[in-house]
Amino acid sequence: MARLKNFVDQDERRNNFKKIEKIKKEKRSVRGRIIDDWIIDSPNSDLTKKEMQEKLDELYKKGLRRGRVIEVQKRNVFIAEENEKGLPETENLWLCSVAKRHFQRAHKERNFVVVGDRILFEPNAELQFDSDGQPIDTDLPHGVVQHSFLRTSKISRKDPMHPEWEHVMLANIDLVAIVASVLNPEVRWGLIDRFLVQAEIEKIPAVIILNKVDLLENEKLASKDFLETYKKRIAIYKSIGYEIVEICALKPKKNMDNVKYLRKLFKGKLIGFAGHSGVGKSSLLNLMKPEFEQIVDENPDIFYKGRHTTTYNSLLQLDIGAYAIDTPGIRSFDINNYDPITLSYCFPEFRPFKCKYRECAHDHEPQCGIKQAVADGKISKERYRSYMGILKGVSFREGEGDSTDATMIADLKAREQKRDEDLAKEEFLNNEIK
Ligand SMILES: Nc1nc2c(ncn2[C@@H]2O[C@H](COP(=O)(O)OP(=O)(O)OP(=O)(O)O)[C@@H](O)[C@H]2O)c(=O)[nH]1
Ligand SMILES: [Zn+2]
Repeated sequence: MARLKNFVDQDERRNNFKKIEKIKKEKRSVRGRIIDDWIIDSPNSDLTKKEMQEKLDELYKKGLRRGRVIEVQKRNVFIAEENEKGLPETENLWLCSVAKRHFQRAHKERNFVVVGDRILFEPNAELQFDSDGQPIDTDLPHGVVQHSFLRTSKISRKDPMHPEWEHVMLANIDLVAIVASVLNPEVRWGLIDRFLVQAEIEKIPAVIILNKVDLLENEKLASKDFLETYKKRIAIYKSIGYEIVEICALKPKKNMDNVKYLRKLFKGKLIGFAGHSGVGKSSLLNLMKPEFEQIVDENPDIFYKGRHTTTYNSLLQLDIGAYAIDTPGIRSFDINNYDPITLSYCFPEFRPFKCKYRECAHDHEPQCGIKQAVADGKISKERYRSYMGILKGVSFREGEGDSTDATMIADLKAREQKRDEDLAKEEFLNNEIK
């Protein structure tokens, strides 16, 4: 089983959780204080807090400035300079390249910088070139990204091209908005579960936003059976304690209460928007900032095939005193490898139940409290199946069902090769810094 590949020992894992908790308490990302005492690429990470501060002061003296990555286009990194409060000033933009020494991928991560990252950049006057070697036609001042601060949170997957690497999609977020559409494309609970696991690992609060509820009124699209299963699913997530907001981004006046609720929930936070392609993430963002001009298809095609309109992740400042990272819809999601203990921890409804064996994977083991709870109807079969699917390395693919049955697992290897070819073409990979 692939699941134990990256096995992290218990103490290390516990320490990691503690460390993240501590950082989060002390240093909130957007609104809060500035996390000046950590630099991930510091040559000597054993420095004390005081030594680190001295090092930083030295860098500031050299002319380095603090910024927030708002967009990465191939080799070009767009930075919003941070003000004294640590907030990105989206009117104060810089176009930067990344210092060459970071190209060696020391961190087993696809990118050195991702949208949401807090960095130190060095202003310089050199002209920037795009990936085709053309000079960039821009009035923005230029600089070079030299250092990156430790992230307070992240949402990541396995890099589709290099599964042994991590692909961080969202950094330093305070809330993850998992956006799905009820129909066209149909809600994929398996993908929602994968994002929820990521949110639980990082202890980031999550909200599930179900868009396009207008389509539920269309009898041709939403059969009685469909509606029944849909309502049952919502009840499951609500009983676990997850927040679900149903919305129709196209007719906001019809569901103003929910729009207002989201505006209130988002206020003062950096929100990462995650979800399948074509579910209405950009439309939803338009509701937060009407004058914001993300390109959205003007004629809603209810037979939407998932054409991408958002090409790059980008950090936006919203009217409501919040920031959002809009991501291009993802077409596949291979979750990082987690051992059974970590993974079960990410299913909060599993936590009250005890198994005979401490290292129980809740698979074939005898006297398993989780399997008993499923049999007793205390844990939903659907969520348990999702857990097993993730544990066994079943990935989410666009156009496939949520099933985790044997055929799907057996089929996995053959599809992996094709997937890599498909994904090579995916716009999302454009973010890669070569
Ligand atoms: N029927 C219906 N269509 C909607 C709704 N919200 C958005 N759409 C349509 O769904 C399509 C996709 O919307 P986008 O906002 O571009 O979706 P996205 O998630 O940003 O898409 P990507 O950029 O591909 O990730 C567009 O044609 C929208 O008009 C809704 O509430 N109801
Ligand atoms: Zn068990």
